[in-house]
Parts: sequence; structure tokens; C-alpha cells
Amino acid sequence: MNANTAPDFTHERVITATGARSGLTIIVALHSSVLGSALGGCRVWQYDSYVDAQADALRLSSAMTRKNSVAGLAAGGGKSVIMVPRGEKLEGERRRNALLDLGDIIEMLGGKYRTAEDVGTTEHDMLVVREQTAHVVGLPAEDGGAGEPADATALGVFSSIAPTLEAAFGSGEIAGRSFVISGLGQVGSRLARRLAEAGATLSVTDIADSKRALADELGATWIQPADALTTPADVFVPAGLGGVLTAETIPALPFKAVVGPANNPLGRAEDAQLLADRGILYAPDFVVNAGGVIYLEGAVNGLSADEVDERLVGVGDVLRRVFATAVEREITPLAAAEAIAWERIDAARA
Ligand SMILES: NC(=O)c1ccc[n+]([C@@H]2O[C@H](COP(=O)([O-])OP(=O)(O)OC[C@H]3O[C@@H](n4cnc5c(N)ncnc54)[C@H](O)[C@@H]3O)[C@@H](O)[C@H]2O)c1
Repeated sequence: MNANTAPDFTHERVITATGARSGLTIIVALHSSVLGSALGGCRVWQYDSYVDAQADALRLSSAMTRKNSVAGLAAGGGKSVIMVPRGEKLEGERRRNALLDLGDIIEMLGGKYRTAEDVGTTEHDMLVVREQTAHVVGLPAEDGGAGEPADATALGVFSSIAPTLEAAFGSGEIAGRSFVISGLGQVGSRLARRLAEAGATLSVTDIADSKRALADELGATWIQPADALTTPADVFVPAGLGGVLTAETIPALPFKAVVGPANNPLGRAEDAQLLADRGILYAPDFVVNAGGVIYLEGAVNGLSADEVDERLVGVGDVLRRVFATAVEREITPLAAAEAIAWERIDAARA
């Protein structure tokens, strides 16, 4: 995880606490509630220090503000992190205690922040959080919740592929295009299936060797994780963790476009310009991976499955607008997406 440099602090409120039951460091970062109650998942992850965990929470929560704004949701941005000591797996009673502690902290914010599952947490974890606070979404379907949003996220990313290909190659045709997918988790695996069905040529990898089975099933080429950024392809799909596209890796990237679900795949925002200088089209993460929050907000607001699907397919139209704005204003797609996000928030503030 790329958490070496502190992100800008523009947050409404951040609570960093030692969980009363678990003894673990828990961070709840409310970045903005201007557009409505903030929505952003809870990450359970190992960090070297609480400073790294806090930096990650700050970065992820401000990205949620932009994501929810660009997606047109009446929701602000926030995120929570439960820091797991190196070498420890958060399981059993300690996991339950940490999630109860998280619920207590979320409750302190009085509904200005709602959590959901994210990397390292599941819908069943959210049931535990709900014991302490009502401000949680994405509960299991059998408990009346919306369930895991990974399908929706994968559909939103898939809807972003054709606009990316159109902008990079002049045609949105997926069949015959080559992709490297790094990360075959909940979203990456579903996306890989959709791309394979659409006739893409896939090279895939994951740090979990067990994912090779999916590669075999889809007729994809399995590559080593270390080769993900150097295996030639039309498109790179970051679907693991963030911080992989940096001043060190960008000069040698053998791709024409980057589009994928991973949050914060760039080391720094400035790296968007390095990609543009190399003629590599970057589809901003928080635009293309908004499917999960679109789905969760849709469930909260009682939309039908068809209405939600329509909005998920609409992620592609939002991305087309981002690319068009970038061309019009002669800025990177990332800067264009930021501008669209902030214009909406500024208008709501005015
Ligand atoms: N799940 C969602 O609905 C959702 C929504 C928005 C954004 N995202 C983002 O998309 C990304 C993937 O989410 P997910 O829910 O599929 O998570 P996941 O934990 O299910 O999958 C991540 C996968 O990446 C693999 N991985 C980790 N480091 C890797 C590396 N260096 N090289 C190759 N593989 C690596 C892991 O082994 C795992 O299989 C994350 O960045 C997440 O924040 C997910």
C-alpha cells in the first residue's frame, strides 16, 4: 500500500482511536458530508504504523467524496480502517471486538458517515457493526440488506471498458483486444469473466496462486504478479491494491490504456500526467469503480434491480463525459474527473 506521503488534510472530522474491546487502532475518516451522509467501506489491513493506516484512511475517504460526487449520488465521502498488526490475522473474538469498536466510533458521528464492506471485510462483518450502530449498509441479503456490491462494481468497470477503448483506439470493440488483469478477487474475477465472454485476450495474475484455476477456466494466460506491469497488452486493469503506477513503473509500461477497479492505483496524483506524457489513457479509478456505491445507495433508496443496472451501465457515459472534458480543457482525465466532482460539491455548498 502506498502510504508513505501524507495526503492533504481537508477532512471534516477524523477519529483515530484504540478500540476499547480489541485494543486495535481504528480510524474513521469523514471527508465530506456536503452532498449527504458520507458512504465508504471499512478496510481491514496490515500496516507498519498507525501513521500509515491513517494516511490510507485519509486518502481513501477523500477519494470517496469524489467518487460519490461524480456518480451523481446524494452522498458524501468517508472511509474506515481497522489496523491489524503485521503477521496477525484478524479472526474470531478479536475480529468481532474490532468490528463492535468500529460500530461505536461510527455511532459517535451521528449518521454523517455510513460504512460498508471493503478490502478485508465482508457483508457478515457488517452485521456485527450493526449491533452498535444503524449507520451501516451492504448487509447480507438474507438479513434484508443489499449484499456484496462486487457484482455491481464489476459491471460498472465493464461499462467503462468500451469508452476507454473508443478514446484510446477509436473503437470500443472488446473482441481481439488484449488485457492484463492484476488481482482476481471479488471484482477482478467477475470482470475477467465478462471480458473473456466478450472475446478479450487475457493475461491474469494474483498473489494467491489458487486463482490460477480461474485463468485455466477462462483460457487466460497466467503470469507472475511481478510481471503484471511489463507484460505487453492494450489495456492494464489494476484490480488488486493501489499505488502500483508510479514514477518508477510508468516509464516502462507496455500499455495504451489503464482502467480498473483498484482504488488509488497511482502513486501520486501527479503520476496521471506521467501517463498522459507517455500517451497512456488513464480512466480515473473513482469514476470507473463507483458501481458498488451506486448499488448500495440504490438499495437504500428503494430502486429496482433494472433501475440500478441502468445506472451501472451509465458509469460508461460518465467516463465519456470525463474524457470529453479532458480533451476540451486540455487536462488529464484525472483532472477532468476532479473538476466535475468539485463543481458539483461547490454548487451544493453555494
Ligand atoms: N469490492 C468492491 O465492490 C469494490 C468497489 C470499489 C473499489 N474496489 C477496489 O477494487 C480493488 C479490488 O477489490 P476486491 O473487492 O476485488 O478485493 P479482493 O480483496 O476481493 O481482491 C483483491 C485481489 O487482489 C489480489 N492482490 C493483492 N495484491 C496483489 C498484487 N500485488 N498483485 C496481484 N494481485 C494482488 C488479492 O490476492 C486478491 O485476490 C480494491 O482496490 C478495492 O478497493 C472494490
